[in-house]
Amino acid sequence: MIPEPNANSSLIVWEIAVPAPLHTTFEYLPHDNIAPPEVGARVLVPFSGRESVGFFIQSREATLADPQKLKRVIDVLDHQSLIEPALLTLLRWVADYYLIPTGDALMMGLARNERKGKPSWTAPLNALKAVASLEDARIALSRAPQQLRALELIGNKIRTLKDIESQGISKATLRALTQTSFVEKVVNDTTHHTEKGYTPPLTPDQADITNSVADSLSSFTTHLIDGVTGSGKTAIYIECIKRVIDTGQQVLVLVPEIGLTPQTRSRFESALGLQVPVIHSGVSDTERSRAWAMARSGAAPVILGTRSSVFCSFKSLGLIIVDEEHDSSLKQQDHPRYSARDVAVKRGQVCNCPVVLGSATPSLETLANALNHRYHHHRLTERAAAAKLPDIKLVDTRGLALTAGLSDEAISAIETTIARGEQALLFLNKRGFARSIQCEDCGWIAECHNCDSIMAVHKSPPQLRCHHCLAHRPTPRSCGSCNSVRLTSRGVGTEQLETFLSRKMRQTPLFRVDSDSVPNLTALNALLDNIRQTPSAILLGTQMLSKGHHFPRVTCVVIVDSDGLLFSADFRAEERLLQLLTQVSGRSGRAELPGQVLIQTRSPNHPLIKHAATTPYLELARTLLDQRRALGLPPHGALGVIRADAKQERDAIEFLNQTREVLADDAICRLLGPMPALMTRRAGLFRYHIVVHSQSRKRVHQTLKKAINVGSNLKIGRKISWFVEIDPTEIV
Ligand SMILES: Nc1ncnc2c1ncn2[C@@H]1O[C@H](COP(=O)(O)OP(=O)(O)OP(=O)(O)O)[C@@H](O)[C@H]1O
Ligand SMILES: [Zn+2]
Repeated sequence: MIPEPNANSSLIVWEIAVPAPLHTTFEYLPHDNIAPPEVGARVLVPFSGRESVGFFIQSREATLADPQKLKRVIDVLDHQSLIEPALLTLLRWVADYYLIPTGDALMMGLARNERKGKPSWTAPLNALKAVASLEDARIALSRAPQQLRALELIGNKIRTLKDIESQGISKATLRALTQTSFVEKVVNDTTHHTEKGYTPPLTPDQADITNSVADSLSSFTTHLIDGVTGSGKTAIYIECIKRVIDTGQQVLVLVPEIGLTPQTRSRFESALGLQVPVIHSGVSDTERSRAWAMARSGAAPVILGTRSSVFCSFKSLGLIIVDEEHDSSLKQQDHPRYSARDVAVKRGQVCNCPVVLGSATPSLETLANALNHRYHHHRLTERAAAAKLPDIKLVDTRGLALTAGLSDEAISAIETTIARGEQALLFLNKRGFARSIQCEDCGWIAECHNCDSIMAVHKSPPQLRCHHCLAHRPTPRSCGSCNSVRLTSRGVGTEQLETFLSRKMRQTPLFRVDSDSVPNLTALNALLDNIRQTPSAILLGTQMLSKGHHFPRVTCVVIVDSDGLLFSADFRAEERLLQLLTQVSGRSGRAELPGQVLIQTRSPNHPLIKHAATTPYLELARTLLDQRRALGLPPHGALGVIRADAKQERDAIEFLNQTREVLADDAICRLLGPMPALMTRRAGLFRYHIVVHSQSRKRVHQTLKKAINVGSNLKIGRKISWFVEIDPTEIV
């Protein structure tokens, strides 16, 4: 929001975007005697008492009244922008649409080391190549037999230093050899190829979809592959990727969770015979920078990553695939807030390439676009090859005595599955031993001191833990209110279920997969490998286990507590429940063996739970879409949120009241609030918001933009933490 250039001024300044929580760019005096770099190039500037990396936007006349106060650009880090023009356009759109300061948005287009001002990753010269004839070398190196041996080993190939060393040549010999004119240090790029495995031929339906995507290459078209679980969407992605890389272009594949990258990567690498670099938070900085550089140079035909890789640089992007497009993890819930799926579609438009969105349970937003023909809607209603969709049954647990949350019917189904030598998967979305601890005499429940929430009971280590903040404390021996020692734990968590099953079915291997038992990706990988190698086992876990995984030997799925998923104030709660039930059920019977699913519930008459077993997802989703239309809620209307978090409750309310006073509230754009968020106090902060609702997204956007201007000028805004968000996925 730089003012119009001042006509009287002739002082030339550089407009620089600096990553800072200020929605403006800044003016600096040009760097000494240097021509302006390309738009988007990195510069080093003094900012807030330190040196900061910023981005050159343009050179123009100064607007400030007092040019004496201007500081000078310290250094120009690159003359050519590291961010290619199409990505720059995308990032500027992201800054504008998601109301993110330009500097913060542009930062997302750089690898992590580049953000710190470091040079881009360059491939290490890790191999040697002979550049003269061996005959000449034999004469010159007659007194250095080891160097000569190394040269013979190299022959007319490129051999890595490591490889030559493994043949008994010392580092010192290699160092001496590289000083001669007989060899040259080069980059070894033979690691780009991997062994190709067998891929089954596509079914006619899969082939049709692939052809439709392939027909749209080099143009912006969005395809929804709406295929039931196990219908072979991945096989379609692979075939589409092959077609694109055959034309010399690159493909970006997004998955919602880190945990899905190893499985997808190995399937891609084996099918394509190519190394597929991955980008996600679990990858080391160097590996990430390498992947980024390979994408930017065009050396990597395919990049696989989680949401932030939607901003990866590409030399020639020809296709974007978003798998599990409905997944809420594709939405970044912290600053800078954006939906990687929506950005992916925009990127397809900017780069003029097709975008494929795949899911067995498409989001209502995507479905609405498919139903009104903005997206191509491809459907796969059956599983690939011999697999059939599982039989789903509701188990009404009202009045039943449950053991560790399991009905007798569920226990018997698990036992039968194990007796058949297959795997049973139990889904329970609650970590720890129990949901809460309560006093039997006065009803006291242990609560978190920082949040409006109850503490979960954990056994290893024994403590109470809040799942909303990092708080934990020793499990009390007596009631916090009346001192009674009659304390009971309520509600079952994965630890309790694990304890029960490991006692009841001693001989059966049991794998628990949740964020307590699996601290990182390496541990998850090891566990998933173990699961694949154990023909008969019980798998027990949270969403970490259920999302997108392919376990061919799972033939029985038990959803232990579907009621725990039911009650939420968020307007997307029903959509999420339906997606979760369908996705978790979809882990059963994915190969030749037939599968079954038991959904335990105390609400068998709830419309979604009742129909989840018998009605296809699309039909239920259409009903939800009708309800949204009736309420004018997304995808039929637009929402925004102005949120304030403060240590003092009154400060959050006051900030929102003052903001609201200035914003227009009319029949077209309604403002609701200030009102408390559902969990009003979280991690020690009081959270309040104003919800902005309109049938016009433009109006919501304008209102939020104005809220930023208003909020930035409020004194109280400096005391608290606040933000605006367009298209929020959670308003609770
Ligand atoms: N044309 C085919 N012929 C034989 N087997 C196939 C074919 N296509 C896919 N499959 C197999 O079907 C199984 C399920 O495929 P895949 O994992 O791709 O499904 P999906 O649609 O991605 O499932 P989900 O949405 O549940 O993740 C895999 O084992 C895969 O190898
Ligand atoms: Zn807490």
